[in-house]
Amino acid sequence: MLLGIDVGTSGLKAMLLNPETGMSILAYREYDVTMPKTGFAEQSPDLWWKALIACLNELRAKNTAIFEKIDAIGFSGQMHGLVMVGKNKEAVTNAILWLDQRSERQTRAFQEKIPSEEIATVIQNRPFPGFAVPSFMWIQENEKDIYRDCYKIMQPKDYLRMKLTGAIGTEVSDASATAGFDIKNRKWAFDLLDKLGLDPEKFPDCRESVDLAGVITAEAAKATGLRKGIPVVFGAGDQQAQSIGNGAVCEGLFISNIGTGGQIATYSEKDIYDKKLRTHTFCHAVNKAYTIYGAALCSGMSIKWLKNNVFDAESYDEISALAQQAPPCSEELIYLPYLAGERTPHMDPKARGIFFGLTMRHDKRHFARAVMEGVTFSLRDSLELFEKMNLPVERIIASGGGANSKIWLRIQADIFGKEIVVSDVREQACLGACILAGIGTGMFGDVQEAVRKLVTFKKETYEPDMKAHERYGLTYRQFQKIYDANKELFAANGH
Ligand SMILES: Nc1ncnc2c1ncn2[C@@H]1O[C@H](COP(=O)(O)OP(=O)(O)O)[C@@H](O)[C@H]1O
Ligand SMILES: O=C(CO)[C@@H](O)[C@H](O)COP(=O)(O)O
Repeated sequence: MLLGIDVGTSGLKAMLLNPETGMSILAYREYDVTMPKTGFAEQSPDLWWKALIACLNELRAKNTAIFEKIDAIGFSGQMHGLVMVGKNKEAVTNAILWLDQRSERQTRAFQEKIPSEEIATVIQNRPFPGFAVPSFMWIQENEKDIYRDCYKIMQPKDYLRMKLTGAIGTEVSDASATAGFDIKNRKWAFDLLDKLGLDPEKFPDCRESVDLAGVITAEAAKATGLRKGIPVVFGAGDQQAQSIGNGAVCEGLFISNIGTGGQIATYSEKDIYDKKLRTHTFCHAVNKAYTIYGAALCSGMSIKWLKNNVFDAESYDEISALAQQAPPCSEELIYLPYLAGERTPHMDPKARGIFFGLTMRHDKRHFARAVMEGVTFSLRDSLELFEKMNLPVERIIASGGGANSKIWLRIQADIFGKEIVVSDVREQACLGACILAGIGTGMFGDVQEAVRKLVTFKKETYEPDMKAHERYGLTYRQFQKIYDANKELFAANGH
C-alpha cells in the first residue's frame, strides 16, 4: 500500500492507495488561511501537522488492516510558501503563503539588484510576492529576530516530511518555485541569493522528488500511528504532483486545475519559457523534465470567498446550483478574480477584483455564474499565451476541487472551446504523491508505467458548444479590456 499526502491551501488530504488494483481511500481536513493584515496570508505549520494526524487517525480507525500495510509515503504540497524552522526543527513563526502580497517592495528590489538577463536565464520566472525568496527578504528586513533564529527555510510539505522523518531537506519541483533556483541546473542559485544578501546556509539540501528522504522515526510513529521505518520520498509541489496524478507526463497534454489557485499546465522535456516571463517554467518531479504553466491566484478561492464571505452558503453545490440557473455570460455581469493581485498574464500584485456591468436584473444566480466564468476567463488568458508559445492545446484534463462542479466543467469547455475530460480519481495530487512514493521505492519502473496502471478517465466528457464559445469570445475580450482600463487605477491604489 502507498500513502500520498497533499498539503493544500484549503485543506490536507491523505490517500491510501493499492498500487495493484488502484483502489483508494481518502481522508480530508479543511483549514483556513489567516489574514492578519491586508495582503498578508499565513498558516501555522502546526495546523498542517494537526490535520495530518487527524487524517491518519481516521484512515487507521476505518481501515486498520490496510493502514498497517503501508510500504511507502509520498508528498504533494501548496507551492512557493516560506516555512522557517529553528535548529530544534520547530517553526519559528507562521508560514508565509503563496497568496501573500507583503513583499511587493522586496520583489521590486530583487528586480533592481539582479539583471533581467540573469533572471530570465537562471530563474526563468518573474519573482512575485508570495514566492519564498521575496518573502524571506521581507523577513530579513522586518523581522530581524526571526531571520536570525531561522536555521533553514523550506516549503509546506517539506515541514511535514521533516516531522515524519526528522530530516531537513527540499526537492527540485518546489525549490524551483521559490525564485531562488537555477532551473536548468536543478540547484539553488547561490550566486544570486548572495547578491540579494540572503544567507545561503539557510537554504536546505535539495534533491530529486523521487529520492528517499528518510524513514518514519519512533517519535513520529508514536504521534501518527504509522509504522516505524516506513520509507518516505521527498515528493513534489502540488502542480507537478497533480499533473502526474492526471497522467499528463508527455508533451501535448494540458491540465486546467482549479484548486485554491488555478493553473493551465503542461509537461515539457525542454525548458521553454515565455520571454516576457508571464508564465512559469519550473522543474518537473520526474524525468528531469519541466512543468510549464500559467497561474491564476484566486480561482477556487473566488468561489470560496463568495460562499463564505458573501453568500454565507452551506456548500459549493449550492453555488453550482445557483450558477446553473443563470444564462451563459450571466446577462453581461463580468467578474475579474484578482482578489489578491494576479500572476499570469498581468504579473500585477496590485490588481484587484471587480464586478462589472451590474444592473437591477442581477441576483445571486448571476453572481455565482459570473464568478465561475471570470475565473475561467482568467485561465483562458494562459491558454492564449500557450498558443503564442507554439504549444497548441487540443484536449484539456480538468483537475482540482473545481472539477467537482458539472456546471463549471461545462463553462470551461465552452469558454476554452476545447473538449474537457476528468480523471476517475478525485484527488489527483494525492495520487501523484503515491506514484512518486512508488517510483522512489522501486514499485514502478518509471512514471509512465505507473500512469498506465493507475490513471483512468471518466466516460462522460464535455464537448464545447461552439455557439456558446463564440458568444463567450466577445465577453472574454471585454473581460480583458476591463483590466486594461483599470490598470493605472490599480497601480495608483495604495494597498
Ligand atoms: N463541489 C464543488 N463545486 C465547485 N467548486 C468546488 C467544489 N468543491 C471544491 N471546489 C473548489 O475547489 C477548491 C478547493 O480545491 P482543492 O483542489 O481541494 O484545493 P487546495 O489543494 O488548494 O486545498 C475550493 O476552494 C472550491 O473553490
Ligand atoms: O501558486 C500556486 C501554483 O503556482 C498555487 O496554486 C499553490 O501551489 C497552491 O495550490 P492549491 O492549494 O491552490 O492547489
